[in-house]
Amino acid sequence: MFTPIKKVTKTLLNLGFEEEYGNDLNQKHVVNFSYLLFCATSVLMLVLFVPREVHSLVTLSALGLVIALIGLKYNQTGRFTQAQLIMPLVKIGQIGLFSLMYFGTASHFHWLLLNVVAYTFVVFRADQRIAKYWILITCALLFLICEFTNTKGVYLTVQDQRVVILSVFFAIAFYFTVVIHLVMNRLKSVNQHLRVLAEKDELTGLANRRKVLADAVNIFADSVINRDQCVFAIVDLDHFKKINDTFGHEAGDLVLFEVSTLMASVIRSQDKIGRYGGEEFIVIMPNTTLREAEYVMEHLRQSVEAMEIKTDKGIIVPVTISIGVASITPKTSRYEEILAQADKGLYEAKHSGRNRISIQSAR
Ligand SMILES: Nc1nc2c(ncn2[C@@H]2O[C@H](COP(=O)(O)OP(=O)(O)OP(=O)(O)O)[C@@H](O)[C@H]2O)c(=O)[nH]1
Repeated sequence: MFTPIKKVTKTLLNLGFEEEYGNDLNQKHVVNFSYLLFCATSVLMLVLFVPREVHSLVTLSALGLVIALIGLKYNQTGRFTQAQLIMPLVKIGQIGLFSLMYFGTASHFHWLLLNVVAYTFVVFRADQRIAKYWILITCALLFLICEFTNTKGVYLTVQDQRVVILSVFFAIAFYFTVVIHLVMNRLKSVNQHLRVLAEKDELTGLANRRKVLADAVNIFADSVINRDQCVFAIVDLDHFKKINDTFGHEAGDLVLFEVSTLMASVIRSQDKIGRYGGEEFIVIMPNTTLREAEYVMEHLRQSVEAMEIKTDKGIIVPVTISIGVASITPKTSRYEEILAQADKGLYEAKHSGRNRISIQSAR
């Protein structure tokens, strides 16, 4: 039921921003949200006071709406600092004016200054300390003035004042809920992003050594518990030093990237692949017999051999791989033992001429 509302809110909050992970994104969302709310409350005031023909309030509300739209535009066109600053300054002026002159301090309209305080804490960075303190001090002074003076509302009846108190209460609760939600969501997505970065190999886009070894531990443990077959393979590019030396390091990087992309597309969806180091990769095949693994690896070997990787000078780099394959046995107690077996297979594949597969465990 809430999905469409969530979607619209997300679109509105992200207006003008691409998916990015800059430090300011959370602040930008809060500024965007604050301006959207400012627009909504200005429209509400217009709806309330146009029929009552309170011309000065209508003018102020219309002015508020224009400023809110300008702020929104600033935020979305990259003039973030201006957008950041305009909001609290205008809000302080508006709350002071409405509270002291129009609604009367008994309406407790000035409690809305809490929104400005929350905004200031979330939106201003450490290097904007001075602006932040000035805004906080002004809010505190204005709040105290409103608390300790007793101005009468010009345009509100006692009944109206009660409505204002209730609206202020809900506005503050709503504002805090959304801002906390935005901050928490942001933390969650930044954490997720950092986790992806921490598990990814930058050059190839595959899982890095840490991640693929973590996968190896988990798949090995599951296979032992469920008495399933499981196969590990170590894949190594042949004569890669020669590729670097002949075509240059950049071409070497390109080969690593292209071969990695191809390998990720050739292995089955249940298999895991990661860069073990340099030009060496691990493939983990859960619920797989040695025969099935041999078939998948042979397909991989042939696919790499058939590749036509072109350098930026248009030269085709010939690439082949050697693969060591080993399977879990009833005697295997640690995943490192299968890796060592696969490594032994790789050694044999290299020494018997490269561009081949060597199977280590009995079938
Ligand atoms: N371009 C590039 N080269 C790398 C990278 N990581 C490791 N290398 C190079 O990979 C080469 C590996 O060389 P060797 O271990 O001698 O292996 P090889 O030349 O492939 O020989 P065999 O494995 O025996 O077929 C080294 O020259 C490394 O500098 C990388 O990220 N980019």
